[in-house]
Order: sequence, then C-alpha cells, then structure tokens
Amino acid sequence: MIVCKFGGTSVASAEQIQKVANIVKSNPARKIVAVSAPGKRSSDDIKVTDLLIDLSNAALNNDDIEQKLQKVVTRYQAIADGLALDYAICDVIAEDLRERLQGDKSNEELFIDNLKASGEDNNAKLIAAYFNSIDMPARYVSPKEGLVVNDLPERTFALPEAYSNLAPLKDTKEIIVFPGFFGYTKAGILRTFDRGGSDITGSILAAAVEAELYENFTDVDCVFSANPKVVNDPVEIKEITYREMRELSYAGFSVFHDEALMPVYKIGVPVNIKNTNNPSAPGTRIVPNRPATGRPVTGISADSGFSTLYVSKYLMNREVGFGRKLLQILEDENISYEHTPSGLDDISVIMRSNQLTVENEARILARVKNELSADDVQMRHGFSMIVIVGEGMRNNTGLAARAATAISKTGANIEMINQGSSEVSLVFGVLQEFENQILQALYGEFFAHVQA
Ligand SMILES: Nc1ncnc2c1ncn2[C@@H]1O[C@H](COP(=O)(O)OP(=O)(O)O)[C@@H](O)[C@H]1O
Ligand SMILES: N[C@@H](CC(=O)OP(=O)(O)O)C(=O)O
Repeated sequence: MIVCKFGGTSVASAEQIQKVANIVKSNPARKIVAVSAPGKRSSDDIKVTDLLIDLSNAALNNDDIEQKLQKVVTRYQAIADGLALDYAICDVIAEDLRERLQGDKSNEELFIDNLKASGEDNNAKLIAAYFNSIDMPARYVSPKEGLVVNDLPERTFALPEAYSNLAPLKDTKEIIVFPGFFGYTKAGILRTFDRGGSDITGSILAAAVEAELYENFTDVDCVFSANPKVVNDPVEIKEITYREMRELSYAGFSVFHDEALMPVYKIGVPVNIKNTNNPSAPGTRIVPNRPATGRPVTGISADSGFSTLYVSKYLMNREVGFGRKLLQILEDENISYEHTPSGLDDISVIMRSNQLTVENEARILARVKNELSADDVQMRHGFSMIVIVGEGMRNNTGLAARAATAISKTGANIEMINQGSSEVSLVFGVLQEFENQILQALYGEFFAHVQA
C-alpha cells in the first residue's frame, strides 16, 4: 500500500485535482490520500489557509466577516464548478464555516485552529465526492477516527495511540481521502500542526499502515540541493538520507516538513517527493542509507527569523549550573532554543524570533542580569542560519574553511559557527540581509562543477 500526500499547490484548482485523480488511479496501490487545503494557483494567489486565518482574526476582532467568508467559499465554488460537482457542496461548506465561526472564542488559538483546519477538512470531503463522481470509489475519513494529539500548551504532535488507531485503514477497499494538518485531543478538541503540517499527517498515516512507500506530491520535480527560488538551476537530489533531509528541512527546505520525517523514519517507510505536474519524473527518495556520491555536500539551506541571547560573565566556565539556570529562564517563558555556541566567559542562545514578544524579551533580559549576575546581556534580532549538509562531510577536512572563505567574499561577518554533533551538518549564523548572497556563494563553492 502507498500513502500519498498532495500539497496545497496540487489541490489548488479543479485542473490540479483532476491530475491528482489520474495519479491515484494510475496505481492501485495508492489507497490512502492525504490532502492539503487549496494552495496558491499562481505566485500572487493566496492560500485558503491564509484566507481562513484572516477570517478568524476578523471574527475575533468583531470585524465584518462576510466578504472574507465569501472569498473562501468562492475558492471551493470554482473547484466544484470545474469538477462538475453539485453546487450544494459549497452551501455545505459555507454552513460549516458559519458554524465554526460561532464556536467558543475563549481560547483564541483553538478558535483559529478550528477555522484553519476547515481548509483541509472541506477539501478532503470535496475530493472524495469528486473521486466517487468519476467511478473511483472513495471515502472521506475524519482525523476524529484516531488521529489523537496532545493537549495545549505544547505544540501539537500525535500521541502514540494514533498509530494503532489508524492501523485498520490498511484494510480499506475504497480510496481513503484524509484531511491533512490536524488531529483531535482525547477530549475531542481540534488542534492543527505547524504550517505545512499536512506532510506530517501523511507521514503518520504511512507509519500507521506500515506503507511500502510514502509519496509526497508537490509542485517541483524533486528536492534540489538549494532553494530554486534563490539559486539558479540547482542540482537535483535523487536520493537523500533521513538525517540529511531532517537537517535541511529544519532550515528552509520548505518542500518537506521537518516533523514529517520521524513517523516514517521509525518504521523505515521510504519517502518519495514527486511532482503532481510531472508525475513520471522519478523525484527524490528519502532513504535510511545511500551509496556515497563522492560529493561531500548534499544540500545547502537557509532560513531567516532567528534571535540571539548573548550573555557574558567573567569565569562563567567555573560556575556550576550556569547553563541550566540560563535555559531555565527560557523554559519558564515556554521558549525553545536551536543552538548554544559558547566560549569561556560567554554563551549565545539562538532561538526562533517568533517566540519573542516585547514583554517576554524584557523579562528574560532582566532575569538573566539579576539572577545570574551577568556582566553583559543582549538580545539581538535579524539573523539567518545557513546549513550545509552531507553524509560525506564527516570524512572531509577543510570543508569549514572553504565555506568560511566563500562567505567572507560576500562581505558578511560570520556571527556563529556550529558543527552539528551529528557530523552531517555545519551551521553558520549570519545577518539576515546577507542570506541569499551567502547561499549563492556557498552553492558556487560546493556545486559549481557538478553535473546536474
Ligand atoms: N531545496 C528545495 N528543493 C525543492 N523545493 C524547494 C526547496 N527549497 C524550497 N523549496 C520550495 O518548496 C516548494 C514546495 O513546498 P510547498 O510550497 O510546501 O508545496 P506544497 O504546496 O506541495 O505543500 C517549492 O515550490 C519550492 O519553491
Ligand atoms: N494548509 C496548511 C497545511 C499544509 O501542509 O499546506 P501545504 O501542503 O500547502 O504546505 C498550510 O498552509 O500550512
């Protein structure tokens, strides 16, 4: 059995959904289909998920919602129209949205989650109806039927029992259409995964039914060795290990969500990233091991939106428990961190800036200064992480020097270097404004002479 996930761009219009149907039909092993909400039809389009976030914020602010609601319904109308489906399906969707808008607003996050998730939920119902209308027996299955997730306040993840709950889906006769992006807590409360989280749903399903393959359909032929929007004509990656993909998708390889790797990795289900617009292309396979390519670097990614908490204190290295106390202050603010490069008398803690607010930042700075008696404490924003990844890097000396030289030629200062303990990655912290330039320079350094 194959589990396939079709991303937002693959289900953005009637024409795209027809391609999805053809792909599913062309291989009878494709029995479980996880779908996203309709995504962008062109670069200046707006994803339905973003329309829904806008709608829920308007509802929370008691603004007029009618126009925003119509924008969402119109997207489905265009799809239903193009697929020759009964228009009544759009009335059902409008009704569903109104019901969600009447929901409990006491917890804003859960209110927004409930609306956001309607994007995938209604699309899955619509796609199942379409499959049935063209003689592809299909059944919409709700995440209520087993995709149990944890409670607030932690970020959403599937509980272990989700896998056993969903395992019986492997006996399905019809094609199952399953909405991506959300699950339900044991108490029946809907929670969404992070943005891009339909990849996670597909991965959970693939692990639950112990699929022979998890196919992740998107709008590019494969995973490229660098973001194709920044680097011109990057080298295609035919095979990549789970470890390499994990490091790359952590920082900028938005083509596959980093949290989607763990479920399939644990069971050893291979992943194939493929293009809905060109399904005969072999795509990229994510596998446990791959033969050496003779090239140390597999890919280079870059992501912005990082902040650094810099702390210095003379003789910090002799102070037992300093690091623990520092990280405890962040934990008290429910903040996770990414890297902690340190020297004898100073340490930097690098975190995603979207976790910081004016208020929690002020509290952190005051506590570090007062409770840890630090000599200097600063929070600095506007950093990017550039990550160079490759299984072959372990056996390659001089790679860091080559990377640092390439970066220095752009005029950028390296604010931080971290050689990942996994030894398959090398991370550079730089000022955000240099990100694209550095990515291009590093790509030139490590891939310029590689045949595509
Ligand atoms: N290294 C990379 N290889 C391929 N695509 C990448 C890479 N880095 C970023 N991307 C972007 O990821 C996009 C696909 O991911 P996403 O937008 O989440 O698709 P979907 O709508 O299928 O979920 C591509 O269109 C591409 O612009
Ligand atoms: N629709 C959700 C979840 C998702 O996975 O979407 P996409 O497949 O378009 O990345 C989002 O926009 O975040």
